Amino acid sequence: MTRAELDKNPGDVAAMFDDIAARYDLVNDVLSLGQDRLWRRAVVNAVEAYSGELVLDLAAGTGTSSESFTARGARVVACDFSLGMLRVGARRRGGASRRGVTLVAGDALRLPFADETFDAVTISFGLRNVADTAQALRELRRVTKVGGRLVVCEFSHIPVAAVDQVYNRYLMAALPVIARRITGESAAYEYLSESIAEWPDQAALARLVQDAGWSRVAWRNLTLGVVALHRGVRTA
Ligand SMILES: C[S@@+](CC[C@H](N)C(=O)[O-])C[C@H]1O[C@@H](n2cnc3c(N)ncnc32)[C@H](O)[C@@H]1O
Repeated sequence: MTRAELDKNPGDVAAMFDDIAARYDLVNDVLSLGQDRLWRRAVVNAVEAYSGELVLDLAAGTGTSSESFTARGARVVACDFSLGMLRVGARRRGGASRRGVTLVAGDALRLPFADETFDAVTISFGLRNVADTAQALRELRRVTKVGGRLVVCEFSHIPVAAVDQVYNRYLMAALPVIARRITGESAAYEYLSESIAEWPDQAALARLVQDAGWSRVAWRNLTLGVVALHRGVRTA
């Protein structure tokens, strides 16, 4: 089992997700106590993709985060650099391009798309795993049409210190143990806990989004701040 470190070496990150791909979605459901479904619904509402629009779901993994964008008739490109995650997604759907979702292999730091391709771009639980956050945000902006939207869904920090401490104890002590019970290994989930702990808080991430050229940047907390949704618009 490959475990990524906090330098987010791309080879290690991709190999780690290749290794956990088969059980990724099940483990998510269990570890988040089903909250992941609420978070995904919030992302879909924030992206507000309509019929005829083209959405990029970056770091889409198995494509679970991508499907709901098609409900109102948008088409989705689900892009990820873990071929293992993409393969699981393709197997589940019976092909790499099904029901409005097309799975594409690509690196967030050098997206394989032309400038101003997408009406909206989104990334769920992916930005934290990318080696260069600022470069990924700039690439997302490059491939977005002027007037297009960005939605980032990522683990964050609970603003109430006492509650955050309890949550951090769950992350560091309980989460890897539960993951080991389900999957038989815990290294990838130790990385998950550590990467969440060292991830910037809501305000700091908003600054990074702004510095990458996005306008009208705002965020809102989900589940007390366990997760935050950051939004931005490309205005020029
Ligand atoms: C925690 S999963 C999230 C998957 C999906 N978005 C979801 O919400 O379930 C993180 C994903 O980010 C992908 N990833 C990390 N760095 C990447 C990069 N530089 N380019 C493309 N994908 C990347 C990993 O391969 C992995 O599938």
